[in-house]
Amino acid sequence: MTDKYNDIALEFDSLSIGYSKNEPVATNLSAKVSWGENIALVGQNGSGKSTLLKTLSLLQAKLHGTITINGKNSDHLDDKDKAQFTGIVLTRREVIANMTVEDLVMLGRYPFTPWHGRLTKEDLKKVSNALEATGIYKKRKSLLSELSDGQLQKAWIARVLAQESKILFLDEPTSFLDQPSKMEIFGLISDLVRKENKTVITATHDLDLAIQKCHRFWLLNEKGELVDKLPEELIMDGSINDLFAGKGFEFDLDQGRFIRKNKFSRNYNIKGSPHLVKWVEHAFNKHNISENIPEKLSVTESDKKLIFRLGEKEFTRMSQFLESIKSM
Ligand SMILES: Nc1ncnc2c1ncn2[C@@H]1O[C@H](COP(=O)(O)OP(=O)(O)OP(=O)(O)O)[C@@H](O)[C@H]1O
Repeated sequence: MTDKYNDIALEFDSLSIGYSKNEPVATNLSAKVSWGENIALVGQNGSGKSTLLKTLSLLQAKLHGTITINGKNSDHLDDKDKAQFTGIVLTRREVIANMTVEDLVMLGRYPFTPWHGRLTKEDLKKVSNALEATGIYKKRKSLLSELSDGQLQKAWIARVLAQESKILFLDEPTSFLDQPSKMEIFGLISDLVRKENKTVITATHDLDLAIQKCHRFWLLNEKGELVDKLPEELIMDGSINDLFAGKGFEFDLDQGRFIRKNKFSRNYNIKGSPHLVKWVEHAFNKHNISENIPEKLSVTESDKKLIFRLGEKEFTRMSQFLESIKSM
């Protein structure tokens, strides 16, 4: 099975997932994914994303149904096939005492080493390639306990890259990261898909980034169904909003991102260029300022400085402008 590629990387049919003593988390799930596809697995907290990833990566036993990986029933895969085809990065990233980044990434090669467990030159090359690809080569000698959350995340991704698994399952790889690091991780995933034809399935709550980067969404909805659609289809049919049902967010079709629903959104009579007015209104709405302001309001930009006018008064800081309006 190792060298031949089926068209379909992964397929599952009538799959039930869960923990044996309890009610199944979800039943009757079916979908398929080709090589080189980038899937976002989305759904509310507790909908079963982690359970599905662990089941598809064969880390956890399925309750019912079939999983087919590269054309072969998962029940008939040996451990080497499993390591070659599936690699998972879990949400709870362990910090193993006294382990360096390089040690962790080397673990990715162990399914393929002979009985004596020594890594060959080729294995070491794969380890350094994985460290380079994730941008943490310089940190290879650092202890895991010395890394930032983003670096630790990259170290775990490097471990599955060194394993050279063809299908990667990433469980919330961007949780705890700042916005630039989130974008970097999603960029890295896109590169792996585009340049190496890997199939990546990412459970995520970062919907804006997933909409930008992922080819398809698998949405685990509140009925326990798996909806398999393009993100654009979910946006256009309105079902993307179901993800935030009752949580005060909605997808803004003009801005192409999720925004907090603002029941009290008002338009003020402010003169100025649209982008300046937009941010002044943003602050006014947040501070719940009444739109009935007796004075003329304007915001202008001159010599890269902003000038806020309230009747005859001028301010260079929006905070002073806001305070003055609040005190009227
Ligand atoms: N080890 C476990 N034993 C029993 N039940 C579990 C276990 N892990 C998770 N569950 C239950 O399975 C259900 C699905 O959990 P899961 O972690 O898969 O959801 P999730 O969509 O990944 O959630 P989140 O977005 O909050 O990470 C939940 O009801 C959870 O309580």
